[in-house]
Amino acid sequence: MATTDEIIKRTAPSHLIDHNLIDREVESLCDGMVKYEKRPAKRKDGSRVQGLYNAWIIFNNPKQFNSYTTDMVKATILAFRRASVDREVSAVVFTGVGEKAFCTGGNTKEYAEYYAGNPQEYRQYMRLFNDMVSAILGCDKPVVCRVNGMRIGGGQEIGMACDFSVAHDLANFGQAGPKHGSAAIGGATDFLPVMIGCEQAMVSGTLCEPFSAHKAARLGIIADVVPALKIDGKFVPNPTVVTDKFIDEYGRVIHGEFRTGTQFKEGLALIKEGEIDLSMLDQKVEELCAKLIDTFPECMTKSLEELRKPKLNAWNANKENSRAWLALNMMNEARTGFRAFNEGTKETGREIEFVKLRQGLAVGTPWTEELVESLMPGAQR
Ligand SMILES: CC(C)(COP(=O)(O)OP(=O)(O)OC[C@H]1O[C@@H](n2cnc3c(N)ncnc32)[C@H](O)[C@@H]1OP(=O)(O)O)[C@@H](O)C(=O)NCCC(=O)NCCSC(=O)C1=CCCCC1=O
Repeated sequence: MATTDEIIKRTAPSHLIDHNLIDREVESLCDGMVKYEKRPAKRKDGSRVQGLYNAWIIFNNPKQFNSYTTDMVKATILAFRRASVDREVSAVVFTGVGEKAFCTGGNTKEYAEYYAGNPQEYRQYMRLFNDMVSAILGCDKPVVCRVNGMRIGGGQEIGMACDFSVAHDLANFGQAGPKHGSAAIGGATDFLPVMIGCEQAMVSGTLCEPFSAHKAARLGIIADVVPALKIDGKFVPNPTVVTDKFIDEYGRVIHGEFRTGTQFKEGLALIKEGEIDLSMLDQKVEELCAKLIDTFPECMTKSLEELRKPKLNAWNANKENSRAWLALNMMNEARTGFRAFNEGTKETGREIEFVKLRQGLAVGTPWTEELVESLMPGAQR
């Protein structure tokens, strides 16, 4: 009887049709700010698998916490499409350069300097953003978010669109929209309720308070969490987070909550002293990819398609309305909030004085250029 290798050699077509949309390198579309790498797939024992790969899609804008510009969004759509149709690719790993941030969402500089006050342009942008989320949810391969740091705003939204998330425990998670002039309707309001339930979704989607990777694991937003801080050569859990106790004296769950006061400050100081090492994160990601490769490929894809449905159905029901609302919102609240973040500093603050705005609106004050200027951080009030 012929071996499988001999049969493959004899029966595989000599010419393969390319199903890619365009014949361009992903990097060339965005000045290298999204990288696309095919890394050899590995078995569970760590040995390399001949002819099979994992596609790594890597945001490369670390100075701006891997926020995505319009060009990066375009490149990301094509990167996911490329990975989806590549026969040699088994899984996709979506991550960012460095250890500070996976992604903190849309690029606030571009929002403030180009899209603010320009709803028709933002509507075009939102076509691309929506297509990026849909490209993740429609990828024929399992998508693993390697959370190499903060996952905030749109970063959290594209992260939650992925099938699995594995994070290092110095990463924070959360939304930013209502503090910066947006609503978290680029996926969060669709995904959060089905992932963590309506009440916790409400807390995250409205209050914009960052939470730890340990809490993200407890809530069920991520599949796994690993340490990244090394003190004297030994891995230790994030010292700014409670990881050694499950309940407080009143029986409330505190595991994963941030420490407070002096303990928090001491934790920060320890992080500064230590060394950040993402090897455990990489090991976890490789382990997961190795488990995924040990399955029937079409059964895997069908399982993904079915298990994505709760997220996908909510996303598809809302995404076009969300796009239209976000575009028009660029005329007032987004225009104000993103400019405030972009023009503010650590000294002046990067948010507007919300109570002042609410007081104005409560007596019917219209949105004028003058009102917007008066709300900028540091403006005379
Ligand atoms: C909370 C933060 C993520 C982190 O705060 P902190 O640790 O204090 O760091 P910073 O000093 O703020 O940031 C370091 C430098 O990175 C720049 N940065 C950070 N995030 C962005 C970004 N998203 N775009 C551009 N640049 C960014 C920051 O300016 C600093 O650079 P500098 O040169 O000034 O030193 C905090 O950074 C933060 O809140 N960031 C913004 C988060 C945000 O608002 N994201 C956009 C949300 S909205 C969104 O993503 C959407 C997606 C699709 C649908 C519609 C929509 O709104």
